[in-house]
Amino acid sequence: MAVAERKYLTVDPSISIACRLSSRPLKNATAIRARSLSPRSPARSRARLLDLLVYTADQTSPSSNQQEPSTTMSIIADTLRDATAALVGDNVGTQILAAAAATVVIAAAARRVFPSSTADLKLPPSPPAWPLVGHLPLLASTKEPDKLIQKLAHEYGPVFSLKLGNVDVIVISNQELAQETLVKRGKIYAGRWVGKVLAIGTENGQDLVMAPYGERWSHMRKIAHRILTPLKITQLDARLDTESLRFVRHLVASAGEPVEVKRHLMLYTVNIMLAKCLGITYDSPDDPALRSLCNDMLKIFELGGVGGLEDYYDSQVLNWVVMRHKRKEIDAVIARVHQGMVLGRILELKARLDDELAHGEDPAANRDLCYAEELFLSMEKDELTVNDIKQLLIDFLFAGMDTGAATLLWLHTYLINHPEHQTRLQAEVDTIVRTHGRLPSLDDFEDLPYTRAVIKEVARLSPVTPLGVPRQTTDTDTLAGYHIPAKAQVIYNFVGIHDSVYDRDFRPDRWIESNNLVLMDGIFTFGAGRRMCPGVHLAAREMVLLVARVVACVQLGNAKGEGVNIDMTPAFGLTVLPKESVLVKSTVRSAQVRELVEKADAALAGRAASGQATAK
Ligand code: HEM
Repeated sequence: MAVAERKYLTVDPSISIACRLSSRPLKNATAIRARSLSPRSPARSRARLLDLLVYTADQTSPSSNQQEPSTTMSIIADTLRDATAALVGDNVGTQILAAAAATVVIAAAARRVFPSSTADLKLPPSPPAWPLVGHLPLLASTKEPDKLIQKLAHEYGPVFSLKLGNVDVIVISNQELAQETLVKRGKIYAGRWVGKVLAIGTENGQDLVMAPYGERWSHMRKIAHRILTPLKITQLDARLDTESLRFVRHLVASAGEPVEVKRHLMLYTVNIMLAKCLGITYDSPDDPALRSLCNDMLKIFELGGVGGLEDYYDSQVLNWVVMRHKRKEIDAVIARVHQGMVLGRILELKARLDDELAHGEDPAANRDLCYAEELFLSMEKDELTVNDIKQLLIDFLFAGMDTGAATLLWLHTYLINHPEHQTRLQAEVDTIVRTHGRLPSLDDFEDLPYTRAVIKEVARLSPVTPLGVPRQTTDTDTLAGYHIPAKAQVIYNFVGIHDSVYDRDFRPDRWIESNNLVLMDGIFTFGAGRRMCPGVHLAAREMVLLVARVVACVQLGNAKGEGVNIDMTPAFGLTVLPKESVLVKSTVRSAQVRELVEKADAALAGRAASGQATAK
């Protein structure tokens, strides 16, 4: 953009000097600048100083006429000298303003005047930016950043950049570039961009999800992999069995009534994660402890899930002002969840283990151990501290609860709006029910290709974290002929990436035709490369079992009216969900399935009574 087109008046509408300055050759700037500052009117001087700073920053920007570094730096020095002289005799506040402004300008100018060696290449294209704040106002203007990113990707192409305060943001929106960066050049894009709120919650990336790419991350990741391998997670099958039965039983029992299915799906995924991580389960979605946990997850997202102003400037003052308010709320969540619920529980489990070991007992002989117990038993060998175990389990809980429930909610929505797919799914599971005389189970995983295809199609079309979990570059790079700076925030626009390869029709058969039923292959909903979601196999199993059982037992309908479609417009949040609350009305498919549910329930109660219930 030409300098003259810049809207300096947004800084102070009453002052037009910078506007005039901007359309003149640089050599005239000093004289005009000197006239614009006056010790007689500190308020006007302050405003003019701001305009000058904006002007100076712009003159030093790469998009301006390229000045000699020495010329640009001398303009900056002159500006600051004049500003200080003009403000002598003014109050202390103004001097602080001048000093702060000087720091901003010098930092911005130094970055631009003495760029790194690869910076002769341009950053990827970007929309017009405001001086100093960059594209922050653009992002602040929407509550749906995913849609804005989509729109910008259409305008600026598969790789574009944004400037949020001091932070360079790179957005990638096609499969080729996603593959190139996440897999082929995986190391450069393997950092994690962490905002201040999440940094506090994770003790500066002491966990796995937010850990900077490096040794600690690698250590935590190995442990996560070990306990989440496809083979190891079959140990959770009994828990998945119990929880999916709880869900189906509820649908059968409340047939004909509207059910707000989201809460029950949340109970499903929360119980699976909590049982396996900490040996706890809840009986009802209305349990106050469960509601408080869900609210706390949402609170952390609201406070800093997509980054706040404090994340985009290296300013202690700004940080102090903004974080002062947020800090109290974060500390309250940490006290309730991290220290209270998780640490409290794992210390309790550790005490029990220590006691059993002291008495020469084998804890694994009496019960299925939860992850906390398994990790305590191997903590010396794995070089883990109690805090490491706490952080890892919090990651599993936070990463694995809402994402699975949200994907399953979309799935219910698709099935209600497209009943023809319910019919095909029913045909698939009915064969299993008829052959074995029981409800589908995880033993049937391989015999459920259409169920798996439907789940994968939903995950492709409605990724619940459409902008992924932001990465950070660990080094500079050149991508598609553009300069990618080190420490840039990198966002993967999953919807754009998927749209670059597939059409937007809901057609699960595409995965059967291409013989590609593995959930994460060919889609980016779970990320890709070194930091790809390690929970994907568990997510696949929990979704397949639930869907197979639901369609075996009930016909799903919209409680708001037969044949009425649910509004599929997505609403942005911790996870992206349908805007409309989904109220399901189910119809039990036959007396036989009702009996099978009762039989499975009785078997479960029998197992529990004989002390064989797992992982509780
Ligand atoms: C439908 C369910 C899920 C979805 C859509 C999902 C999605 C994601 C995405 C997009 C990422 C970022 C990947 C990247 O940067 O490339 C991620 C990371 C992660 N997920 Fe999941 N996830 C799901 C379930 C789970 C479950 C069940 C667990 C735990 C058992 C889990 C644990 C994690 C962890 C620990 C990471 C961080 C990995 C790292 O930074 O190295 N997720 N997930």
